[in-house]
Amino acid sequence: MKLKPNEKIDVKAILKDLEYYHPKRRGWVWREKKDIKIGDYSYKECSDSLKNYVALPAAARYFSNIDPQPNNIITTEIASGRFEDDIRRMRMAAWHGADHIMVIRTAGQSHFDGLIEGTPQGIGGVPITRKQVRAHRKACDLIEEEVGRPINYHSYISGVAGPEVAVMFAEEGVNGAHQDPQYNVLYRNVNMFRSFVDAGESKKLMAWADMAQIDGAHNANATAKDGWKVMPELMVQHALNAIFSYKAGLKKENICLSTVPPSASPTPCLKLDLPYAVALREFFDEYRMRAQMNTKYITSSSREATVTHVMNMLISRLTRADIQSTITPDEGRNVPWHMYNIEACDTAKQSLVGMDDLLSMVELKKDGYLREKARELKERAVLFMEEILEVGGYFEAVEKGFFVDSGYYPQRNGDGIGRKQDGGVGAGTVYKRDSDYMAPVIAHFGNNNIVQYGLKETDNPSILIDGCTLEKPEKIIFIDELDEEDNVNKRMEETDKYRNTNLVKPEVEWLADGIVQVEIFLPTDQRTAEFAALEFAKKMNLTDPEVIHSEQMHPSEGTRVQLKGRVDFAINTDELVIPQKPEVLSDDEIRKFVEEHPFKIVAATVGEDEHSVGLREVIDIKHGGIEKFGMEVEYLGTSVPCEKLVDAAIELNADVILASTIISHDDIHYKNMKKLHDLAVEKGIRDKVIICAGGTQVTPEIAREQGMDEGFGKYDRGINVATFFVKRKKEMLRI
Ligand SMILES: Cc1ncc(COP(=O)(O)O)c(/C=N\CC[C@H](N)C(=O)O)c1O
Repeated sequence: MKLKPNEKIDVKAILKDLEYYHPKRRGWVWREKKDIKIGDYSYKECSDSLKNYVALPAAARYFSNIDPQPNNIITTEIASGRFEDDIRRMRMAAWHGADHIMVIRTAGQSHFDGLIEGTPQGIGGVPITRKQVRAHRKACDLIEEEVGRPINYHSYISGVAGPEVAVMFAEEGVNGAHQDPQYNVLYRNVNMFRSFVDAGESKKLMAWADMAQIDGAHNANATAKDGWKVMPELMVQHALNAIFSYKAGLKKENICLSTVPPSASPTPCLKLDLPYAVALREFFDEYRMRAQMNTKYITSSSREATVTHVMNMLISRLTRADIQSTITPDEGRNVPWHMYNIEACDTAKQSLVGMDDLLSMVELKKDGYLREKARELKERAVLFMEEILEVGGYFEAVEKGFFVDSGYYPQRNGDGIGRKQDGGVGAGTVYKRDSDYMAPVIAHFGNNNIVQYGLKETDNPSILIDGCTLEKPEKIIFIDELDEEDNVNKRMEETDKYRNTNLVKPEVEWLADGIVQVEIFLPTDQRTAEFAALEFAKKMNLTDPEVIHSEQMHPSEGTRVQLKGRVDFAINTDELVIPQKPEVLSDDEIRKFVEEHPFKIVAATVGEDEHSVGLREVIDIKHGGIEKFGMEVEYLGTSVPCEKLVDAAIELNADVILASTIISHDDIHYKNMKKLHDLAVEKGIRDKVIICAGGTQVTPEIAREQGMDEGFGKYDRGINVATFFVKRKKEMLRI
């Protein structure tokens, strides 16, 4: 199976024969940093370009559609709850530069004490199951082939069933995972001994599968009262998980510290975040940095979130970010929507590429506030670690509430997250292995008494059973579905008529969910505006309208409201009348032709017509008008008689007559066009000059019937007009 850009991915085909699917490869793939030149531009911190991509809007419009890829891995988080619909979002994100697909788990999966099987629908995330992982990894195989770059598929190995999930991920070729026992303890109240024993097993399997690991320190940012006050403890949390992971077998270049710039404007956030970023990278220079954008200080304003995230990436560029993890700008108001995943990827790509090689121009001061602050943070972190040792170690410290205290260590407010050593989910469930315990598996943490079966300590225990499931995937027991109703097949039956057919409905996260977003400015106060906006939505026939964002423009003068609502009808695309899209030449093509074949154009608004705005927009360089391509325009003004315009063309030996005619009473606009044509014929210049007319009521077909070479309507811009001039000139010159 191969993806074609102009064909939708066939989810049904991906779900077919999953029981026989096995991963093509295992392990995490980093981007390779290269000096590259694309078009006129050189880059120092980029990586290989994609085979297929969607470039930034400006690239497509002004820079020959170049799409340089930063050397940072770019993550997009997906979490719609319907993994089958996430597949399309994964493909879109990959085309926009994401090569790390992070699948958020369904709410509470951390407390499941075993694997979930089948394909139930999730809440706020996807129930991570073997079948779902296989479908996604199989889809990633196709997508990475289509974009021409490996895709790292990722989810979480945390919670009570961590080791089981780790085995399944290793078997299924998952490329990356969050794994941090501190996360279990602090945020999911899983017993601390259980968590660390499980983590040893989980990390051992991740190392065998060459997975990259992300720790859970970012959660302290999000959970703390003031994100920036936990910076000292964050470095301690990173240290504990990093060294534990290394000792459990993970290589340092796959141990990623999950670091978030902890504050946001209107605090002087770079003065808080940059020293921390510097201190962290100095402490942990052997490890990878996974820079996550700030999620704590995000609101329903997607604009504000985007600016915060661009500042986060300034920090990435001023320090180091092996993985740039994106947070969708709508995370502050709903479970991410397709378009915002893509916005987040584009924001990361646009910012990182735009700040390419920044440190060749600016450098971080070697003294002063930055260095003093960085040192202070490191000292606080060391003191924190020393106090942990003083009180008897990590477990004692957790029990004493050391972590996520709202004080700025060593200051303490006593409101940290305290957990009982003998408490939490899974308490008392750690058992010492019997002396004759043995597991015939290739990757296993702790005592595994294989010598009792005549093997040496260095032998692979799985030879006793001719290979375990990690080596022999055919030994894996694949469970298709457990629930007759809550599964992907049932869901796809319900939406079948919208899948790969000519029926389309709006959607934000699930196929045919019908959700649309409306933006309204209302000249009234915020609360009134919100209720008025809902009324507008109802009158627009939106079902279940809901305000998702509102912003005061002024307490009484105006409010901006964004709301969502549902449409319950579909459009049959076969019934659409879609005119042929006018092809436009690139700016460079037009400029190059004009350099070799100069254009002299006389232009005016003809008849008794004073409208000039449209024609000025088509002419002026400011609006991307034809002057920007080097065409020389003699503008005669408004209410110009047709005779005068034609005479000027003769006098100036013009190549083009360009008339604007807005007034259309009694078809005067067409009459003027015919007059221009007839005059040009009469004066013997018709076959030497291009004559075009434009106006809000002009249709190209009728304009041509009046003898024009072409007519332009209200949506035509300078690029359209210039493209036509060049094409027509080529025909006249027979080139
Ligand atoms: C170490 C660890 N394990 C599991 C989970 C989540 O797993 P459950 O929700 O099933 O507990 C998390 C959560 N944070 C990740 C989201 C964040 N936006 C991120 O990109 O890092 C975690 O940090």
